[in-house]
Order: sequence, then structure tokens, then C-alpha cells
Amino acid sequence: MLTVSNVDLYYGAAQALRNVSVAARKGEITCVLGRNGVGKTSLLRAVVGQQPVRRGEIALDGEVMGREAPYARARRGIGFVPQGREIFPLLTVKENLQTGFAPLKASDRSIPDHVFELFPVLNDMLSRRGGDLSGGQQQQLAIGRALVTRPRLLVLDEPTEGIQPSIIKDIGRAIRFLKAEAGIAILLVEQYLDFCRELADKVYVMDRGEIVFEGPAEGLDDPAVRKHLTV
Ligand SMILES: Nc1ncnc2c1ncn2[C@@H]1O[C@H](COP(=O)(O)OP(=O)(O)OP(=O)(O)O)[C@@H](O)[C@H]1O
Repeated sequence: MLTVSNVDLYYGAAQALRNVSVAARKGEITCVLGRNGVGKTSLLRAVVGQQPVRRGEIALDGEVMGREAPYARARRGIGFVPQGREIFPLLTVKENLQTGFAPLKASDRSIPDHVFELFPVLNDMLSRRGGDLSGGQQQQLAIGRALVTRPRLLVLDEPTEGIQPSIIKDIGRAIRFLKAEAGIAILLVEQYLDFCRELADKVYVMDRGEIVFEGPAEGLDDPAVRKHLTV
């Protein structure tokens, strides 16, 4: 479904990704782990079209996206939940969800029922301003907004960051539902090892811009893999 092949990415002269290849399949959860600053967010920004790559290709269902802009990739079915959530604090919860309508045809512009089934708190707070929500509620809103775009691939950047354990559980449940019931491909970047180990069908570990491990989640128990994750 998503294939990232031999990608190099630079910020000016500084190389952030080195020959990175990653695949994320439909109905699977693919998790990318790594310490701060190893290039995880850069990989996701390349996938969603926010940062151009210098070498390599990124393809969705076999179609190379080249220099396509983020909105065009959203239209192809890539939904993005960015690090820090980036919800609109002055818009209501409902209006935040409706911003997800932008890439959709007029006839598809409705909020899917499963958004409120997965995150009932959003329904309860529809007319509250985004900025009044707790961090965990904002994360649920950011995921809900991405789901409004009807993604085939959902890309999440550290969805557990700064969030209380009960909401982390809700988010884990939602991700499992989306994999199993909705058949979405999920590409997840995390620093929270246990969250990944529980959810992931496939794991990649990055270190200094490179993929240093690729395999099943159990591979994370190997000390040789662990050394890339401990500070
Ligand atoms: N806009 C930018 N301009 C210049 N350098 C950047 C930029 N964004 C990231 N970098 C650098 O690229 C490298 C990879 O950063 P990236 O944010 O992709 O890592 P990360 O693994 O996602 O880290 P974190 O967990 O902190 O988000 C880092 O050295 C970072 O300083």
C-alpha cells in the first residue's frame, strides 16, 4: 500500500534521512521507533508531502507521488495526525472536524459515525472550543479530524506524547479498530515502546537517519535492537 523506497532527505546541508525504505500495508499497524531527533518526523513529513525528498520514491498503491502537495496526498487518502496535534484552538470541536472536509467531494462531506463511537467525548463537546479541551481530548480530536478525510492510510506522529494512560488506552483501541474493521493502513511514529509492542504488526527502528532494524514487534526484546532506543 505505502512504499517508501531509498529516501534521502536534507534540511539545507544536513541530511535527516539516509536511504530509508519502509512499507505500510492495509489492515496492518506499522510502527517506527527511535530516540529524539533520529528522523521519525522527517519521514512522516516526506510521506504526507510537507518536506521534499532529494532521492528515492514514495508511492501509494503503486503510484509514485513525486512532488505532490499535501492536499493532493490527502485527496489520495493519506490522513495525518501531526505531532503536537495542531488543532485550531478558537474553532469548535465540530468546526475542527469539518476542516477535514477540504479534500472531499461535496457528497462525502459528513462526519463518519465511527469518529463518535471511537471518541464519544467529541460528541459531548461538539460546541466547545478546541483550545478548551485537555491534551488527550485534543489528540482524539486530531485523530477524528484525520478520519473525517476517509483515509486509506493514517499517519500518526507520537499520538501518546504527553497523554494520560486512560486516553492512551482509548487511542490504542481506536487504532486497533481502524486496522481491523476499517482495513486502514496505519503508520505510527512513537517513542513509547510498550504502546508499539502491543499494537504493531511490523516495527522499524531508526537511528541517525537510518533504519537499523525491521521486523516483528518481538524483535524489540533483542538487546542489539534496544541499544538504539535507550538514551
Ligand atoms: N525544519 C528543520 N530544519 C532543519 N533541521 C531540522 C528541521 N526539522 C528537523 N531537523 C533536524 O533533522 C533531524 C531529524 O529530526 P526529526 O524531527 O525528523 O526527528 P524525530 O526523530 O522525529 O525527533 P522527535 O522525536 O524529537 O520529533 C534532527 O537533527 C533535527 O534537528
